[in-house]
Amino acid sequence: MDRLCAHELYRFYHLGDDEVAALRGVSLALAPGEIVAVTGPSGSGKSTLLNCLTGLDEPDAGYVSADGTRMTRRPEATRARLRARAFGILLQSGNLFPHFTVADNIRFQMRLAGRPDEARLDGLIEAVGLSHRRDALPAHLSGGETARAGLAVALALDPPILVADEPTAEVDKATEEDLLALFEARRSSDKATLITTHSEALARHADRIVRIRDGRVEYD
Ligand SMILES: Nc1ncnc2c1ncn2[C@@H]1O[C@H](COP(=O)(O)OP(=O)(O)OP(=O)(O)O)[C@@H](O)[C@H]1O
Repeated sequence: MDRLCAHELYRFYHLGDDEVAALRGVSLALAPGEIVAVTGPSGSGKSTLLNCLTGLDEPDAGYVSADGTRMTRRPEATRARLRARAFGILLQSGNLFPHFTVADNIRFQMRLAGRPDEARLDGLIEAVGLSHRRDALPAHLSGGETARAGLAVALALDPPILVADEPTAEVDKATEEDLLALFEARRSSDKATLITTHSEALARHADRIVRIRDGRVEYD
């Protein structure tokens, strides 16, 4: 069974009389253990796709299922529950509470789920290269550090599906290698990973690259 399955997703935005077709029939599937990179020019629909995949937004047509359970056209509370169970999410808008330190942001995710795990927390902070910034507040982090802290939060509960928007933007090559190792480690436990990226190195590491253009998947 696929970890994540999207079937013929359509999403339209309306601005006055204008209609923007942000997604025009996008289908994709992520198998257990798979790493998939989504690439595409600015405005091609990547963020809209991630919002629909994670149930933060509802597609106008098509459906998404996560771990065999349909998420689309469910009440918001049901979607939120399914999302919390199946996904770790890092979007451009970020996922850090400003009044919590890096460590407390991760700890909070774990406690919310009733799964505190200080050893995992320490390991995650080290893996994203933020040991020296664990007690920093988000406002005091650089762009790259913010993305890495956000990634640690998204991975706090070792989610079946990780969805991350540009997780390695603003990080140096060595750090990108460390983050790649984190994604690689998910393969062995059959966890699926979907990332949008402009990084060639990261895309090369993926099992598949899904190219989006004008709201459609572009096939070679
Ligand atoms: N809330 C919205 N209202 C109206 N139009 C929107 C909205 N969000 C996105 N769009 C439009 O939908 C299209 C797809 O946008 P989207 O943000 O999904 O692209 P993207 O590939 O993520 O871009 P980027 O790489 O710049 O973040 C664009 O034409 C965008 O202008």
